[in-house]
Order: sequence, then structure tokens, then C-alpha cells
Amino acid sequence: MHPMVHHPVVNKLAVLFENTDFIPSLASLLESLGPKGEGVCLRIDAVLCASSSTLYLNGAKENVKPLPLGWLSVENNHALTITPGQTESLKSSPRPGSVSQLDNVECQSPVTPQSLFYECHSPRRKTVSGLRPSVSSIPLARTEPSVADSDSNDEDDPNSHGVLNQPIVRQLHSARFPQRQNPTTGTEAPTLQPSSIDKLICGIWRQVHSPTTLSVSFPDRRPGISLSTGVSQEVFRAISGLCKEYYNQSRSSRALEMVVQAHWVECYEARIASIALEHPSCTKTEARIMALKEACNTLAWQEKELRNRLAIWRGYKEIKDSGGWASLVFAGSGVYRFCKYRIGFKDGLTTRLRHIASSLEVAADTLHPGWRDLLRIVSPDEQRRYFGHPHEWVTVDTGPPLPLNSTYSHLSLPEGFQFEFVDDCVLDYDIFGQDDPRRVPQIDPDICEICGKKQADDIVTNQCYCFPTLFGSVRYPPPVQLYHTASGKNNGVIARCQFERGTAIAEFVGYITRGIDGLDVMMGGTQERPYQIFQGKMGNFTRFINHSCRPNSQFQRFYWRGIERVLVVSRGVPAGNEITVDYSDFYWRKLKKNCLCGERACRYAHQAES
Ligand SMILES: C[S@@+](CC[C@H](N)C(=O)[O-])C[C@H]1O[C@@H](n2cnc3c(N)ncnc32)[C@H](O)[C@@H]1O
Repeated sequence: MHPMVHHPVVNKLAVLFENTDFIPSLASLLESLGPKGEGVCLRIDAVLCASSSTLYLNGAKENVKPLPLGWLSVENNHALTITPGQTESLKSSPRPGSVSQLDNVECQSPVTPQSLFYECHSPRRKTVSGLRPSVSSIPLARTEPSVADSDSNDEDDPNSHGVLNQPIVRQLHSARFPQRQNPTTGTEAPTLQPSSIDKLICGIWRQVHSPTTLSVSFPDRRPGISLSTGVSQEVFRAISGLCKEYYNQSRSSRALEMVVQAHWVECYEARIASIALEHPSCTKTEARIMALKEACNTLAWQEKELRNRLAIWRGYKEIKDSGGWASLVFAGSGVYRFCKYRIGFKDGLTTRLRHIASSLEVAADTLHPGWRDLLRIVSPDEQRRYFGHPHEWVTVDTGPPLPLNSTYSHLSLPEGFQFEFVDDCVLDYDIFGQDDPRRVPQIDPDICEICGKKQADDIVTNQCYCFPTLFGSVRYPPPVQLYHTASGKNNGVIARCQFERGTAIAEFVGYITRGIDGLDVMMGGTQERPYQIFQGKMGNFTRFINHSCRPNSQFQRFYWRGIERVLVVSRGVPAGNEITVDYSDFYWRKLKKNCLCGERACRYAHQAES
């Protein structure tokens, strides 16, 4: 059946107007179009009329001026919506749904040697990002280079990495972002709710990627505060700091408590074994009861109390045995309930935790270098295993994590793989001096182009929350890791937690320069003031994001404080999935390789042969 028929908006409209004929009629209409139906849009109009009756049907057609609500389109077998704001130019064009219009899009943009972005002579509308408006809808005067491409794109070649060729149009007034789901409209297809194990594991990853400082030394400071004299900013900062310290302290104490309790279970089992040796006539149960009584004596608890707690402590030990100490230390508060009711213990928890144990250790060691101090109490020789930046390690499904540079050894690079992780773009001062080419003078640096609210780096005064994980709020490290793909793409990026549709995963960070030829770069700026983001030598994890013909993320332009940024924005990435984007046709045309995304609708699976 045509994918349009399954579009949630179609379903919603049918439900909203209780029109049971709508979907079958649409389906048969689309079917009757045959192959032509592939490129059609469904325009949804509102028509003002005298009554709810039949003005339109009564022949008053000429007087009816439809107000377009939007379009539904299908690209790569995915239905998507296009709002009138994105299709400014469509209003004066023929019907957006008409095949002839879509097929005859002429690109008026100039072609430059470096950026194939301008080179859109393909007569068919080429999809790069499913949420992008159709080419015909792009206000051409505003088009600008997005991504250049490369001649030397070899997988994993660090100098030809990641050409992220996506023709993105800078739409100053109609930027479209993946919309967050509206939880109140109940007409979407039902989705699988996360299980207790999913929640526990996600909680562990979130905790590891949080700023909580786990420590065994507990400060005890109290700023002099008198509420009667008012609370100044300094005093308030001091009390907030104290709050943070005590929060960290209680998290640390809680983690320590669980570590000791899991360890206690190990000692308890060992004590039972010792009693059995000391008293060979004792049965196993008798030895167990004796050990329990000895413990009750010291703890001053009744046996029942200890037995109840023991059940929970056993849960802690099982978690630690499968996922390592890190899984217990970073499990957070939910783990108590999880172990108390043992929800999901039997549903593969052990296997799931075993699977992530070493990846979790990498994150814990690199993000919280002091966390192993908490283990001294049970394991005095505990040593840190992973050093450096969290993404200097490539996690592997079937073995221990590998140092990033070792995963490029097959390339035999003269100086090995060199890559510096940086949090922000670095400007090529030799070319640009102090004049950041990403600055767009026409844009008010204080006002967000999307929400119209005030943008400020100071989070107290900032009001723009378009991408709070990246701008205008407190930033946490994103819950992602590099991992070794099993499909032959070498490394990729895996999401450890879910990224909801519309949330920013990261900024595409690299060296801001100009004039690089033949290497992978992301183009930015305007025709008059172009620049390139080069990730050959420095950048962040976005350099390792692979292509998929059915991507779960996309590149998106955003202006923060008047400076152009390129973001990787989620289209809905479930936890544990690889983060992918669409590199675009422009990129693949130059890459003599077959795409290994494995999607049914893969467009470049036989690219190398063509
Ligand atoms: C930005 S890098 C991505 C990280 C790369 N996989 C690595 O290990 O360094 C881009 C290169 O990865 C490879 N690649 C990415 N997506 C791919 C896909 N779907 N199929 C095949 N190769 C892919 C290509 O060699 C491409 O030039």
C-alpha cells in the first residue's frame, strides 16, 4: 500500500472528522496512479464557506480560495509533512502534489567546483533529509553551500573522513526541525514502552554522563547565611554549591553502601563455606542459618529483617557480577526498587549488563576518573583502566574496548591516526583573523531565528530553548560512544540513551577554514563568505557518524548568538542504536564504495559498480 496511507496525519484527519471513507478512498486513488503515485503529495486545504454544507460542491468553485494547511509527501518510502512556511515558493507554483511539477524542478543555483550543493541538475527531487522541504519549495535566493565533497573518500581514511554532503538550505524564517511528539494526540501507532531493564540500563548510562562527582571524601562546609538579612547572589551561589556537594555526597554514600552490601553477600557466601568446613557435620542449610545468626548479632537486626535486605543485596551483587562495579555504582536510586521487586531479573538482565560492562567502564573511567576510589573499601588494589578522552576508545561488542588509533592501523598511516577531540570549533586565524566567517551580520545576535526569544550565553538571562542540550543551558556530555561496527564500516557512533525526535545530539565541530580541496569538509556560510568545517585533524564524535539511507538523524543549521552552527539533530534515535545521517547523493557520487547501511531501500548498495 502507498506509504502516504499510513501517515499519522492521514489517520488523525480520518479520526478527527470521523470519516471512515477517507483512508480507503485515498488508498484506491493512490493505487490508481500506479508508479506515478510515487512522487505525489497530498495537499490539505481549509476552505471557508457559508455553511457546513456544499458551497464547493454547488459550483462555487471559482470563489473558493483554499487556505493550504500543509502537504504530506513521501520520500524514501517515508511519509513526511511539509508546512506552508517551508513551501513559500510552492504557493505560486502549480499544485505541489502534481507529478509534473516535482519532476520538472529546475535548479537555478550556480554550480561551483567545490560545492556540489549548487549542482542540483537532477530533474527528480532528490531526498537528502526526509524532513527537508522539496527542492522546488526552497527559496532559491537564499540557497547556499552546505557541504562540499571529496575525491579521496576512502572509508576510515582520517584525511578523507566524513564528507557530510547535504544540501541544506538556510531558511532564515522557516527553519523546520523534527517535531517532538505531542503526547496528547493518541492516534499514533503504538510504540513499545521501555521495559524495567531498559529503564535501569538507561539510568546507568545517564548517571555516568551526568556531572555527579562521586567521592569518598566528604566536605563539611556551611556558608554563613542569615535569611533575615536577605540572600545575595553570592550567598545563594554558596548555598547552591553546598546543595550540590551534599547531593554528590549522598550519591556517593548510597553507591558506597551498595558496594559494601554487594560485597557483604560475597563474604556471607564465603562464611557459609567456612562454617561448612569448620563443622563438617552441618548441612548447608544449618551453615547458612549459623552465618545469618552471626550477622544478625553484629547488625543487631532480627533474622527476618536481614533476610529481606539480603534479597535486595543479592540483586546488587548480581548486577555487579554481570555489569561490573560501574553498573552498580552508577545505577542510581531506581536500583533499590528494581532489586526489591526483582522486575525483569529473569528477562535477560544479566546478558544485557554483560554486554555493556566494558563500554560502561570506559565511560566511568574517562568521565569520572575518581569513581574507583569507592571500591577501595572492597578492593584496595583497584586501578583505573581507561585514560584520556571518552571517545578515544572504541567499544566492541565481542571484546574489550580498543584505543581509537589502533582501529585505523590497517591504513598504515605514516604518523598513525592523529585526531584531537575539541568541544568547540577552532578558527583558522591565518585565514580569517578575528573575523569569524560563521557570523551572519544580518542576524540579530540576541534573538533566536526560530523561536524569536532572547539568546544569551548566560543561562540566567537566556530564553531560547530550541536546543538546550547545546546552547543556553547547562551542558552534559552526550550519552554516545564510538563503537566498532559489525557491518564493515569500521567505527560508528552508538547512542547509549534515547534521543527524542527534535533534540540536538551534538554540534558538528571541527577546524573552520577555507580552500581545502579533495578532502571531506562540511561547507558553511554563504556564496560570498564560504567556509569549511574540516574534521581531518580535530573535531568531536560527529566525525565518526556513518551514513544510512534511512537515517535517524540529520544535519541542521542553527544560529546561536548570530553565529552559524551545524547540528546533528535526532529524528528519533532509540537507545542502543547507531546514530546515522544521510550523506546525500553529492557525497556518494564521488565515493567509490558500496553503501553498507543494510536498509531495504538502500540507494547506494551498488555504488562502486556504477
Ligand atoms: C565520517 S566517516 C565515518 C566514520 C568511519 N566509519 C570511520 O571509521 O572513520 C565517513 C566514511 O565512513 C564510511 N562509511 C560511512 N557510512 C557508510 C556506509 N553506510 N557504508 C559504507 N561506508 C560508510 C565511508 O568510508 C565514509 O567515507
